Amino acid sequence: MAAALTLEGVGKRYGTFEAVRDLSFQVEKGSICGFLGPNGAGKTSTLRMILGLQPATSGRIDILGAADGREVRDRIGFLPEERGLYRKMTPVEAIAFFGSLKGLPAHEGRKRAVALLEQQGLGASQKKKMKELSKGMAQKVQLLASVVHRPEFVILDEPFSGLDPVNQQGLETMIRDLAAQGATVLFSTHVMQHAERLCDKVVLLARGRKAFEGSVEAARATAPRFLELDGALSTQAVAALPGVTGVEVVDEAGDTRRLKAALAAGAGGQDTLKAAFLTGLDVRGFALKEPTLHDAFIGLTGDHPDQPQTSSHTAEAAR
Ligand SMILES: Nc1ncnc2c1ncn2[C@@H]1O[C@H](COP(=O)(O)OP(=O)(O)OP(=O)(O)O)[C@@H](O)[C@H]1O
Repeated sequence: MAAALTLEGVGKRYGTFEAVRDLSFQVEKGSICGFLGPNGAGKTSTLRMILGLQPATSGRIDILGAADGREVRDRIGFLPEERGLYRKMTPVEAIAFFGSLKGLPAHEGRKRAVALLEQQGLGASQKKKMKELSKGMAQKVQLLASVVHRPEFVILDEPFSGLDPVNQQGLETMIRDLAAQGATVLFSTHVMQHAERLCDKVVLLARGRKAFEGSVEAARATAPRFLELDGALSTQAVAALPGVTGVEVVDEAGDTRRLKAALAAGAGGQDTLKAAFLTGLDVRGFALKEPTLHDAFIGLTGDHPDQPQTSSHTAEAAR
């Protein structure tokens, strides 16, 4: 499939600090790509370079055939991380205004705005002022404003942040619908579950560097399966079982614990369980679990996706 976006060896420096290093990846036309990493990993810097809002220090970017995102800005929709539409406008006015910035005639913008709001269950709010809407509603309106001109490429910076689970689900549906209509979608997030459900491809970023690029399935396959064991168990005893490469305490209540035992590549868990029973360990419950994208992220980067990466942290790691 042809690429709608290609990055080759892209880097970004702020003074002496390297926020993005030697980053290369592709997003195929019509696909949904998740750009994943903790706060401070370099996601926003990269998205801004793709859009041409700030120059790359090194490397090459090709978006929809252009070397500078500004040349194809009318074919791109962008939801920035900083939200806030004109508070005194109604949703229809705000959406139509953003459409007009992309060359959409006012009457067409208003017509599309009304249809989009109705589709998204916001029909009843179309005459309210933006400042009277809930945060979730306002965020939905902002997303609609970024796609009212029917862009070929949609870039969303942390679109799920600040939304409750119902609105997060609504947003997932909107993203799927955009891709079903032929748009290419690239969104950043530090919440792995959204990416897990939505993405054809994920690009994992840690400390400005790519840690992984590929399908969710391929990312998961890099992490071990694990056994969850419940009982009065010591981590040392479980760590000594055959096939176990690491043990983590998931939960603890009195003398009972839930332990997560990572299994060696190819280990099915049966031998581990058998040994646990034979050695008389107090196993009261067990389950064999497949790794999640979250597990894969930790394994691939050694970082936690919810742990922010600050410049000083990154500078320390680089020393
Ligand atoms: N204009 C700037 N000047 C100096 N440092 C910057 C600038 N913009 C970003 N940084 C630093 O670059 C690093 C990457 O920031 P960036 O915003 O790209 O990360 P991010 O992954 O998008 O995180 P978040 O989700 O918190 O926005 C951070 O350490 C940040 O402090």
